[in-house]
Amino acid sequence: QMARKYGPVMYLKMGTCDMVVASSPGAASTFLKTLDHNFSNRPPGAVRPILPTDMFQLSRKGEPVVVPEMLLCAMANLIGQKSLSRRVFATHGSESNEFKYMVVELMRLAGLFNVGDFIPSIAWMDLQGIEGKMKRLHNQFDGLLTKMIEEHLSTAHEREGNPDFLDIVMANREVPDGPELTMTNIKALLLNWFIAGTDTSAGTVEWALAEMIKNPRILDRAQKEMDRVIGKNRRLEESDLPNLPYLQAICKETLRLHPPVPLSIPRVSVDPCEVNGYYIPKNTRLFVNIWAIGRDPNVWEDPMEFNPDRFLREKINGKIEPWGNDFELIPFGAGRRICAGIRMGIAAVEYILGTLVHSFDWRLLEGAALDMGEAFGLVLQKAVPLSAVVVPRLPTSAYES
Ligand code: HEM
Repeated sequence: QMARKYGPVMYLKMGTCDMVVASSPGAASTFLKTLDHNFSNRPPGAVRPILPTDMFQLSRKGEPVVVPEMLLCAMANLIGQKSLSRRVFATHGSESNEFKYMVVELMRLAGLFNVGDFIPSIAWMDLQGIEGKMKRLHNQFDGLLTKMIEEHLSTAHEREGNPDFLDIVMANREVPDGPELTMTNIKALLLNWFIAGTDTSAGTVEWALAEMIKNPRILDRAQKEMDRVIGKNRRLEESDLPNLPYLQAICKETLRLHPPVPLSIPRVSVDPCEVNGYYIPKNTRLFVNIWAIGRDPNVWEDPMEFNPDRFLREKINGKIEPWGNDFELIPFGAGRRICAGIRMGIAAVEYILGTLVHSFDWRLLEGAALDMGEAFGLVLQKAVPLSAVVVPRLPTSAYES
């Protein structure tokens, strides 16, 4: 919509901090390539199983699954396993709810329009109370991370020969001629992982499930593909993923239509520069409108339709990949600051979505309607959290841990 109304590049004069919004693949490519260089892919992130046992229990009782709550815990646990060798939350309960509240609240606050950012002379007044809330949240996160790191240090001997991410960071805190990593740096690094990795990946799976419940033929086709490749006697494993092209296409289509970070993370021009004939003054913020690019009718046929087929190899968009090289689809950003967890993000979304769809049939509660509205924030959330009833498709033994 923005691109149609304002053209691919919109410039906003905002006093001390001007903004540019790039809303077409061409503009995004030119801006990001000019501002960033040195693009490289990151090593793959291993995925460990989540346990659908709790969902199995809920299905027995006929109770609905609150999808985002369950997904956020699953993602936090995946990241916990990789970084701290431990699951960090139970599937439900007060600690998990506190974490979810903290992540969602951080995203919500970060996405708000803060008057003080644009009129620095009155920033100290914190008129909307955003800064105060951010500081309180920061203290909560600090307490949680301090506890996690202390527990991790006390069990270091158990991981000898099999270090996790935090072990490796701790062992390399000092670099010759460089500054030592402080505990504050390390807490910030872990916070980055948990914040950047949980809500984004969980949100993608939630949108994908909602689209599949809305389009039962797509759900059915995905299940048929998995039944053919995996069978119905065991759960999906990470090694199955390369053999599931339709599942992969569903994930790409979800990232196109519902990119979790719709306006990417802003850049600032440290010096004035000229890009494609546009003069960009010093201290201008650049936003790339990933959301609009994914719906650009100049790139995508029937852009508002959820149609995973468009990403199948033989189709016109079949070669478009979200790795940051095809600017029609950049849900993970592009360039030097591309998402550091891109491989883990894609693997986790495919793995969790595949597991949920292969293991269960999905339907809404009797009489419930599906709301596909979006909530405003830094991360694109569903306005109404998805709640659904699941019915197991595999033998009982497949749900045991
Ligand atoms: C579907 C899943 C995900 C999506 C769509 C996503 C998207 C993004 C986007 C758009 C950015 C900004 C890129 C830019 O400015 O060009 C970003 C940055 C980042 N992401 Fe992700 N992300 C996902 C999952 C993850 C995961 C699983 C992790 C880590 C465990 C992670 C860690 C990060 C970090 C650390 C950054 C900051 C990178 C930097 O500034 O150098 N993300 N992500």
